[in-house]
Amino acid sequence: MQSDRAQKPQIQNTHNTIYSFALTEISTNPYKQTTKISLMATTSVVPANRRRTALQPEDADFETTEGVKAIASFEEMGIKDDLLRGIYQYGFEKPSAIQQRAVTPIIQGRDVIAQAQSGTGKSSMIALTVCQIVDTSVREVQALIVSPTRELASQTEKVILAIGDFINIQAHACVGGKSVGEDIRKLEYGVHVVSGTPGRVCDMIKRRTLRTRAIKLLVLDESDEMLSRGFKDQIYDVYRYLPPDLQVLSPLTYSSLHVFKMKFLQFNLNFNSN
Ligand SMILES: Nc1ncnc2c1ncn2[C@@H]1O[C@H](COP(=O)(O)OP(=O)(O)OP(=O)(O)O)[C@@H](O)[C@H]1O
Repeated sequence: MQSDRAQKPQIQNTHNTIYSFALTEISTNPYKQTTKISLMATTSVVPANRRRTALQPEDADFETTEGVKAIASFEEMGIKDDLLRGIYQYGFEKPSAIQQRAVTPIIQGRDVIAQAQSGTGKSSMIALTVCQIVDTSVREVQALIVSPTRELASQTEKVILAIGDFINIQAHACVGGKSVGEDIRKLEYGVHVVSGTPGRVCDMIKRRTLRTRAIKLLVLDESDEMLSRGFKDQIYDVYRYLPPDLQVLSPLTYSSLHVFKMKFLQFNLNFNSN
Protein backbone atom coordinates (compact mmCIF):
# COMPACT_ATOMS: atom_id res chain seq x y z
CA MET A 1 0.00 0.00 0.00
CA GLN A 2 1.58 3.25 -1.07
CA SER A 3 0.18 6.60 -0.04
CA ASP A 4 0.07 9.57 -2.35
CA ARG A 5 -1.16 12.70 -0.64
CA ALA A 6 -2.09 14.38 -3.92
CA GLN A 7 -4.46 11.58 -4.81
CA LYS A 8 -6.28 11.44 -1.51
CA PRO A 9 -9.99 12.11 -1.72
CA GLN A 10 -10.91 15.39 -0.06
CA ILE A 11 -12.59 14.90 3.27
CA GLN A 12 -14.29 17.19 5.71
CA ASN A 13 -12.84 17.96 9.11
CA THR A 14 -15.07 15.37 10.65
CA HIS A 15 -13.84 12.47 12.69
CA ASN A 16 -12.67 10.65 9.60
CA THR A 17 -9.09 11.76 9.60
CA ILE A 18 -8.23 10.80 13.09
CA TYR A 19 -9.75 7.40 12.98
CA SER A 20 -8.62 6.66 9.48
CA PHE A 21 -4.99 7.19 10.36
CA ALA A 22 -5.46 5.02 13.38
CA LEU A 23 -7.21 2.26 11.54
CA THR A 24 -4.74 1.90 8.73
CA GLU A 25 -3.48 -1.23 10.34
CA ILE A 26 -6.80 -2.84 9.48
CA SER A 27 -6.43 -1.56 5.90
CA THR A 28 -10.10 -0.96 5.22
CA ASN A 29 -10.44 2.77 5.46
CA PRO A 30 -11.36 4.26 2.10
CA TYR A 31 -10.55 7.86 3.00
CA LYS A 32 -6.92 8.08 3.73
CA GLN A 33 -3.77 6.10 3.40
CA THR A 34 -1.05 6.13 5.95
CA THR A 35 2.56 5.09 5.82
CA LYS A 36 3.31 2.55 8.48
CA ILE A 37 6.73 1.59 9.70
CA SER A 38 7.34 -1.01 12.38
CA LEU A 39 10.62 -2.01 13.85
CA MET A 40 9.86 -5.65 14.49
CA ALA A 41 12.79 -6.56 16.67
CA THR A 42 15.80 -4.82 18.03
CA THR A 43 18.93 -6.44 19.18
CA SER A 44 20.17 -3.31 20.88
CA VAL A 45 18.07 -0.76 22.64
CA VAL A 46 19.96 2.27 23.85
CA PRO A 47 20.68 2.09 27.57
CA ALA A 48 19.11 5.02 29.42
CA ASN A 49 22.47 6.43 30.48
CA ARG A 50 23.92 6.63 26.97
CA ARG A 51 23.16 9.76 25.01
CA ARG A 52 22.93 10.11 21.27
CA THR A 53 23.75 6.60 20.29
CA ALA A 54 20.35 5.34 19.21
CA LEU A 55 21.56 3.67 16.05
CA GLN A 56 20.02 0.33 15.33
CA PRO A 57 21.89 -2.35 13.45
CA GLU A 58 21.52 -1.86 9.71
CA ASP A 59 19.82 -5.23 9.37
CA ALA A 60 17.08 -4.42 11.92
CA ASP A 61 13.91 -6.21 10.96
CA PHE A 62 11.24 -3.81 9.68
CA GLU A 63 7.75 -4.17 8.37
CA THR A 64 6.71 -1.15 6.35
CA THR A 65 4.14 0.12 3.92
CA GLU A 66 5.23 -0.75 0.39
CA GLY A 67 7.76 1.61 -1.10
CA VAL A 68 9.33 2.82 2.14
CA LYS A 69 13.09 2.98 1.64
CA ALA A 70 15.88 3.29 4.16
CA ILE A 71 17.81 6.50 3.56
CA ALA A 72 21.19 6.29 5.17
CA SER A 73 22.12 9.95 5.57
CA PHE A 74 20.41 13.15 6.63
CA GLU A 75 21.71 14.95 3.51
CA GLU A 76 19.97 12.50 1.19
CA MET A 77 16.68 13.20 2.97
CA GLY A 78 16.66 16.73 1.56
CA ILE A 79 16.87 18.38 4.97
CA LYS A 80 17.51 22.13 4.83
CA ASP A 81 21.11 23.21 5.33
CA ASP A 82 20.69 25.18 8.53
CA LEU A 83 18.78 22.34 10.08
CA LEU A 84 21.52 19.89 9.06
CA ARG A 85 24.00 22.08 10.91
CA GLY A 86 21.82 21.87 14.00
CA ILE A 87 21.48 18.10 13.73
CA TYR A 88 25.25 17.62 13.43
CA GLN A 89 25.93 20.10 16.19
CA TYR A 90 23.56 18.15 18.40
CA GLY A 91 25.76 15.11 17.83
CA PHE A 92 23.79 13.05 15.34
CA GLU A 93 25.95 11.80 12.49
CA LYS A 94 23.50 9.54 10.72
CA PRO A 95 19.84 8.64 11.11
CA SER A 96 18.87 5.71 13.31
CA ALA A 97 17.08 2.79 11.66
CA ILE A 98 13.57 4.10 12.35
CA GLN A 99 14.61 7.61 11.26
CA GLN A 100 16.05 6.21 8.01
CA ARG A 101 12.62 4.89 7.11
CA ALA A 102 10.19 7.36 8.65
CA VAL A 103 11.70 10.82 8.16
CA THR A 104 11.23 11.01 4.39
CA PRO A 105 7.54 10.05 4.32
CA ILE A 106 6.87 12.51 7.15
CA ILE A 107 8.58 15.41 5.42
CA GLN A 108 6.76 14.48 2.22
CA GLY A 109 3.53 15.17 4.08
CA ARG A 110 2.26 11.67 4.67
CA ASP A 111 0.51 10.51 7.77
CA VAL A 112 2.86 8.12 9.51
CA ILE A 113 2.53 5.56 12.26
CA ALA A 114 6.05 4.69 13.41
CA GLN A 115 6.36 1.91 15.92
CA ALA A 116 9.61 1.08 17.62
CA GLN A 117 10.90 0.34 21.06
CA SER A 118 12.03 2.98 23.46
CA GLY A 119 15.45 4.43 22.74
CA THR A 120 15.35 3.93 18.99
CA GLY A 121 15.18 7.64 18.11
CA LYS A 122 11.45 8.35 17.78
CA SER A 123 11.40 11.51 19.90
CA SER A 124 14.41 12.92 18.08
CA MET A 125 12.65 12.11 14.83
CA ILE A 126 9.69 14.26 15.91
CA ALA A 127 12.04 17.14 16.63
CA LEU A 128 13.89 17.00 13.36
CA THR A 129 10.83 16.50 11.15
CA VAL A 130 8.96 19.32 12.90
CA CYS A 131 11.95 21.61 12.32
CA GLN A 132 11.99 20.64 8.64
CA ILE A 133 8.25 21.14 8.11
CA VAL A 134 7.85 24.46 9.90
CA ASP A 135 8.37 27.69 7.96
CA THR A 136 10.15 29.91 10.46
CA SER A 137 9.43 33.06 8.45
CA VAL A 138 5.79 32.70 9.53
CA ARG A 139 5.36 33.25 13.25
CA GLU A 140 2.31 31.10 13.80
CA VAL A 141 1.89 27.70 15.40
CA GLN A 142 2.37 25.22 12.57
CA ALA A 143 3.10 22.02 14.48
CA LEU A 144 1.36 20.76 17.59
CA ILE A 145 2.85 17.89 19.56
CA VAL A 146 0.71 16.29 22.22
CA SER A 147 2.46 14.00 24.72
CA PRO A 148 1.20 11.93 27.65
CA THR A 149 3.50 13.47 30.27
CA ARG A 150 4.84 16.92 31.14
CA GLU A 151 8.39 15.61 31.12
CA LEU A 152 8.09 14.19 27.62
CA ALA A 153 6.46 17.37 26.29
CA SER A 154 9.20 19.54 27.83
CA GLN A 155 11.96 17.23 26.63
CA THR A 156 10.61 17.39 23.06
CA GLU A 157 10.53 21.20 23.23
CA LYS A 158 14.18 21.23 24.34
CA VAL A 159 15.34 18.93 21.55
CA ILE A 160 13.47 21.06 18.98
CA LEU A 161 15.11 24.23 20.29
CA ALA A 162 18.54 22.58 20.23
CA ILE A 163 18.30 20.96 16.79
CA GLY A 164 16.52 23.99 15.35
CA ASP A 165 19.02 26.50 16.74
CA PHE A 166 20.27 27.63 13.32
CA ILE A 167 16.78 28.00 11.85
CA ASN A 168 15.70 30.18 14.81
CA ILE A 169 12.76 28.01 15.64
CA GLN A 170 10.48 29.21 18.44
CA ALA A 171 8.91 26.41 20.46
CA HIS A 172 6.96 26.43 23.69
CA ALA A 173 6.06 23.67 26.14
CA CYS A 174 2.42 24.05 27.15
CA VAL A 175 2.15 21.72 30.12
CA GLY A 176 0.02 21.43 33.21
CA GLY A 177 1.58 22.65 36.45
CA LYS A 178 3.33 25.61 34.81
CA SER A 179 2.16 29.22 34.83
CA VAL A 180 -0.85 29.89 32.60
CA GLY A 181 0.26 33.53 32.39
CA GLU A 182 3.60 32.49 30.93
CA ASP A 183 1.85 30.28 28.37
CA ILE A 184 -0.33 33.20 27.33
CA ARG A 185 2.66 35.52 27.09
CA LYS A 186 4.69 33.10 24.97
CA LEU A 187 1.81 32.19 22.70
CA GLU A 188 0.82 35.78 22.15
CA TYR A 189 4.42 36.67 21.33
CA GLY A 190 4.26 33.95 18.67
CA VAL A 191 5.84 30.52 18.36
CA HIS A 192 6.15 27.99 15.54
CA VAL A 193 5.71 24.84 17.59
CA VAL A 194 3.78 23.91 20.70
CA SER A 195 4.68 20.74 22.59
CA GLY A 196 2.22 20.05 25.36
CA THR A 197 0.05 17.79 27.41
CA PRO A 198 -3.60 17.28 26.36
CA GLY A 199 -5.32 19.23 29.16
CA ARG A 200 -3.23 22.41 28.95
CA VAL A 201 -3.19 22.40 25.15
CA CYS A 202 -6.96 22.04 25.11
CA ASP A 203 -7.32 24.87 27.63
CA MET A 204 -5.11 27.21 25.57
CA ILE A 205 -7.03 26.43 22.40
CA LYS A 206 -10.38 27.10 24.09
CA ARG A 207 -9.11 30.42 25.43
CA ARG A 208 -8.09 31.20 21.81
CA THR A 209 -4.59 31.88 23.01
CA LEU A 210 -3.29 28.94 21.01
CA ARG A 211 -4.47 29.74 17.49
CA THR A 212 -4.83 26.68 15.36
CA ARG A 213 -5.48 28.01 11.85
CA ALA A 214 -1.88 27.51 10.62
CA ILE A 215 -1.33 24.09 12.18
CA LYS A 216 -0.40 21.60 9.50
CA LEU A 217 1.13 18.80 11.57
CA LEU A 218 -0.31 17.07 14.64
CA VAL A 219 2.02 14.70 16.47
CA LEU A 220 0.39 12.33 18.91
CA ASP A 221 3.47 11.16 20.75
CA GLU A 222 3.06 7.83 22.51
CA SER A 223 -0.59 7.89 21.52
CA ASP A 224 -1.14 4.47 23.01
CA GLU A 225 0.09 5.76 26.35
CA MET A 226 -2.19 8.82 26.10
CA LEU A 227 -5.20 6.63 25.53
CA SER A 228 -4.30 4.36 28.39
CA ARG A 229 -4.05 7.44 30.63
CA GLY A 230 -7.60 8.43 29.77
CA PHE A 231 -6.85 11.40 27.52
CA LYS A 232 -9.13 10.24 24.73
CA ASP A 233 -11.73 13.00 25.12
CA GLN A 234 -9.12 15.72 25.40
CA ILE A 235 -7.30 14.51 22.29
CA TYR A 236 -10.56 14.51 20.43
CA ASP A 237 -11.37 17.99 21.75
CA VAL A 238 -8.02 19.28 20.49
CA TYR A 239 -8.51 17.60 17.16
CA ARG A 240 -11.87 19.28 16.60
CA TYR A 241 -10.20 22.67 16.55
CA LEU A 242 -7.55 21.78 13.97
CA PRO A 243 -7.69 22.60 10.25
CA PRO A 244 -9.10 19.94 7.91
CA ASP A 245 -6.04 19.19 5.82
CA LEU A 246 -3.97 18.01 8.73
CA GLN A 247 -0.98 15.68 8.65
CA VAL A 248 -0.81 13.26 11.58
CA LEU A 249 2.29 11.59 12.94
CA SER A 250 1.96 8.89 15.53
CA PRO A 251 5.09 7.41 17.06
CA LEU A 252 4.43 4.57 19.47
CA THR A 253 6.17 1.69 21.10
CA TYR A 254 6.04 -1.61 19.33
CA SER A 255 4.71 -3.65 22.18
CA SER A 256 1.60 -1.54 22.57
CA LEU A 257 0.33 -1.46 18.99
CA HIS A 258 -2.36 -3.93 19.86
CA VAL A 259 -3.70 -1.76 22.68
CA PHE A 260 -3.52 1.27 20.43
CA LYS A 261 -5.62 -0.39 17.74
CA MET A 262 -8.22 -1.59 20.14
CA LYS A 263 -8.59 1.78 21.82
CA PHE A 264 -8.85 3.67 18.56
CA LEU A 265 -11.42 1.24 17.29
CA GLN A 266 -13.43 2.16 20.34
CA PHE A 267 -12.71 5.81 19.64
CA ASN A 268 -14.11 5.40 16.16
CA LEU A 269 -17.28 3.73 17.35
CA ASN A 270 -17.83 6.42 19.93
CA PHE A 271 -17.46 9.10 17.29
CA ASN A 272 -20.02 7.51 15.07
CA SER A 273 -22.53 7.28 17.83
CA ASN A 274 -22.31 11.01 18.59
N1 LIG B 1 20.36 9.72 14.70
C1 LIG B 1 20.84 9.62 15.94
N2 LIG B 1 22.16 9.52 16.13
C2 LIG B 1 22.68 9.41 17.37
N3 LIG B 1 21.91 9.42 18.49
C3 LIG B 1 20.59 9.52 18.36
C4 LIG B 1 19.97 9.62 17.08
N4 LIG B 1 18.64 9.72 17.27
C5 LIG B 1 18.42 9.68 18.60
N5 LIG B 1 19.60 9.56 19.26
C6 LIG B 1 19.79 9.50 20.74
O1 LIG B 1 19.30 8.25 21.19
C7 LIG B 1 18.64 8.40 22.45
C8 LIG B 1 17.19 7.92 22.32
O2 LIG B 1 16.55 8.73 21.35
P1 LIG B 1 15.02 9.16 21.51
O3 LIG B 1 14.74 9.68 22.87
O4 LIG B 1 14.75 10.00 20.33
O5 LIG B 1 14.36 7.73 21.34
P2 LIG B 1 12.88 7.22 21.65
O6 LIG B 1 12.66 6.08 20.74
O7 LIG B 1 11.94 8.35 21.60
O8 LIG B 1 13.06 6.70 23.08
P3 LIG B 1 12.29 7.07 24.41
O9 LIG B 1 10.90 6.58 24.20
O10 LIG B 1 13.06 6.33 25.45
O11 LIG B 1 12.42 8.57 24.51
C9 LIG B 1 18.74 9.86 22.82
O12 LIG B 1 19.86 10.00 23.65
C10 LIG B 1 18.99 10.56 21.49
O13 LIG B 1 19.73 11.76 21.64
